[in-house]
Amino acid sequence: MKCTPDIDLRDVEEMNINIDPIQAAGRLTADAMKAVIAYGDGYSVCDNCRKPFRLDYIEKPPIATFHDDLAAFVGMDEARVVPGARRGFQAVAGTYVQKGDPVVLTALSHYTEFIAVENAGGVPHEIPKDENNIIRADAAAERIEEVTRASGRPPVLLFIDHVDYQFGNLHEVQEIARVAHGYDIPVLLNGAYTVGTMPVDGKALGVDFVVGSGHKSMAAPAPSGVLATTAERAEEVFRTTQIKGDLTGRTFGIKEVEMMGCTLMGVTLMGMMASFPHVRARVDRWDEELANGRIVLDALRSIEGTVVKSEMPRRHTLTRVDTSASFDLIAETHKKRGFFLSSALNKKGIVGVIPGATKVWKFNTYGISRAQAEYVAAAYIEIAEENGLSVVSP
Ligand SMILES: Cc1ncc(COP(=O)(O)O)c(C=O)c1O
Repeated sequence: MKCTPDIDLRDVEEMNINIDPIQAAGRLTADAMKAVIAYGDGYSVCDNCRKPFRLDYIEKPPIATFHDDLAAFVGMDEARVVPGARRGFQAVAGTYVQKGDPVVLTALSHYTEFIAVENAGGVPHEIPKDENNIIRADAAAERIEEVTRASGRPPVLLFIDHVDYQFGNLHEVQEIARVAHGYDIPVLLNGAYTVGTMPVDGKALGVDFVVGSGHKSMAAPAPSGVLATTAERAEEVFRTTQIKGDLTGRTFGIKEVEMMGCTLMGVTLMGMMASFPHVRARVDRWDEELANGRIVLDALRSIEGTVVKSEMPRRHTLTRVDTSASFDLIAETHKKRGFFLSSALNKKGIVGVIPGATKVWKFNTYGISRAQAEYVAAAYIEIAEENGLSVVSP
């Protein structure tokens, strides 16, 4: 069986407009693509690794500076690159959570946060969402009280998603962090959908940890991400090894326990670094991204029966819609059934919508131009009209 990658398959990226909900902000810049080729060898960044032997001290290429820049970018004191946001969650949970400890997450937390808790032996407790699918500070306070009463001690860690993966909603992070700190609970901000797309200032939000995903939101190869923290918490989560070989007496320098020594090498790190100047600049254009998202959403809302499930007005480009009473009505009788929508979009060069999804689905307009947004908007309206749905101004 053939196992070499079919490079032509990637035409899907080059030739189409991709509104996939999770891929939008992770697509590589041209500079990242060049870096990926140049630094393809596994140890390509290690040629100039000198004492102290650790990734974040390497000066050529400027990895040390990149770490400082990353911390500043998210308004924190220290940062490390990690193989995906999930490894950031794991490092923090590994530091604070012992077997049986209560941990607070939310009803909209990503599964990788739960697994980080499970991996450390913790017991997860969710803060409920309100009727608008927002996680509120008063619900957090109530849940912390309940969990504290039931467990006989306060939770040891709280995870809050800056923007959740289901609705793309923003939550009451600052207020929740304030509540958690009232109980001495450290707070981890999951910025998988925000770090690299919109401005994020961890200190201003009052959180202890900011975690971002390189391949989701920083135009970087997978798996990559960032874990940033305050100077105080850095001593805990970035603690160095104390262990010794019992026969040889060997020690292991300043390798960090939660980082397993060194983290991203070669392609992932250099891709992330090459995109970083673009990523740092693009967060200032967040308003333009929101405006493009509105163009597409307004078109969808003009199709009678379509309901927006995400908060309005939109504060993120990831949006969930319910088209059970619009596009799904067509699916009932169309010869392609539910596949008619993705198929019609694909014919117009629009990809990323799950084939067959005509009830509740998500899309993300991040990174498309205004002209492309107008094109996508017109495409949805055209497909609706061709299939007999009425279109009215929202
Ligand atoms: C909200 C959210 N958090 C965390 C993750 C995990 O990110 P990563 O793949 O960088 O570990 C994802 C991605 O799947 C996500 O959607």
